[in-house]
Amino acid sequence: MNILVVGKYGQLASCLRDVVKQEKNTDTGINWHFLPSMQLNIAERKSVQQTFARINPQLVINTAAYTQVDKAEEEQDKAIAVNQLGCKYLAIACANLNIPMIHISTDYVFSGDAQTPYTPGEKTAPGCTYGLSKFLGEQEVMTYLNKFVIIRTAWVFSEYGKNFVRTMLKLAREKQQFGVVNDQVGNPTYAGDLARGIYQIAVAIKGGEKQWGIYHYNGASSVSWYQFAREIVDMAKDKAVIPLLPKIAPLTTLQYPTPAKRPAYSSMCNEKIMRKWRVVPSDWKKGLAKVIENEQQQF
Ligand SMILES: NC(=O)C1=CN([C@@H]2O[C@H](COP(=O)(O)OP(=O)(O)OC[C@H]3O[C@@H](n4cnc5c(N)ncnc54)[C@H](OP(=O)(O)O)[C@@H]3O)[C@@H](O)[C@H]2O)C=CC1
Ligand SMILES: Cc1cn([C@H]2C[C@H](O)[C@@H](COP(=O)(O)OP(=O)(O)O[C@H]3O[C@@H](C)C(=O)[C@@H](O)[C@H]3O)O2)c(=O)[nH]c1=O
Repeated sequence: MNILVVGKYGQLASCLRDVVKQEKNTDTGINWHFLPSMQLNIAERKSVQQTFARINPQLVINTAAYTQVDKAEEEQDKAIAVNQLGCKYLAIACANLNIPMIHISTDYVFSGDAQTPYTPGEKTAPGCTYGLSKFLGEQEVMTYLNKFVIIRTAWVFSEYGKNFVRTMLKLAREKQQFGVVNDQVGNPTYAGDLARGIYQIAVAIKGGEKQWGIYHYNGASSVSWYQFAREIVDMAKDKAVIPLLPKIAPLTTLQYPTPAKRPAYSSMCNEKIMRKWRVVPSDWKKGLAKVIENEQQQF
């Protein structure tokens, strides 16, 4: 089976490459094809068509996205081109071959008005351009495909790329004090855990499982961004990854204005993905320890 993974150098795809490497001695009969944006630009229909003709995939995993949440407010066209049109071109190409697609979406498709974890069937109402573009991408996938697994995840961090954990570590090295919002709550997700879940689902699809639909996958427990920042710096100080413990002020969203509106509450329920695909929720504290350990080796 040829599996095409779109977005090779993103943090999630980098973690998926690690999982594939770790499993290289397991005979799954899968040929993995990770393609970077220079080789496959999903915003261009031709690029998608040519790649599909060359690789002849039997499954596509789309990890590519425009992920700059604030910048999307001024670059709406770019966000739409990748997150909506890119999905559309991939979905059409998959439909032509009658193959399934695993697509990654976000908690930012929700308004954030809920008080209990969002289930996959709950009403979406994105409050920012990034969230809207991801919502429209989901719609394209569902319009063109019957065989799809959409995984909404949240607050993804890893050893790779740009993410909140690495931003906090950088801030902690540069500043003795800074503020972080304490009234936006969600569930952090270690990309390594999500990558393992995606790998497991891909192998199950190859084995004939067909549990198509929308799924939620995020950390097992919720925190505010402020609480998450505290966990990060406390662990980093403990492991001597940062020299001093910075003073972090808990802020309200009003005190930390941003171009994009984020959900106040975006915790998502993992029950369906556990039940249907036997994927366990992200243990984000363990994941955080791995990222901090990795930083320890760098410094
Ligand atoms: N990061 C997070 O906190 C969260 C992410 N998600 C979703 O998870 C998925 C993975 O995110 P993550 O790994 O963090 O994202 P990253 O920003 O780390 O990686 C995104 C990747 O997409 C690629 N890409 C962008 N535009 C195109 C294009 N036109 N054609 C092909 N590839 C393109 C980028 O390549 P290049 O750099 O070369 O442009 C990059 O490698 C995304 O769908 C995202 O929306 C969901 C919830 C939280
Ligand atoms: C850097 C920083 C951010 N913040 C706030 C801003 C924002 O409300 C919150 C998170 O900041 P960030 O901009 O780093 O995170 P953000 O880019 O909003 O993260 C999101 O990325 C996309 C791709 C997703 O899909 C989401 O699930 C989510 O992970 O923390 C502070 O309060 N203080 C700070 O110093």
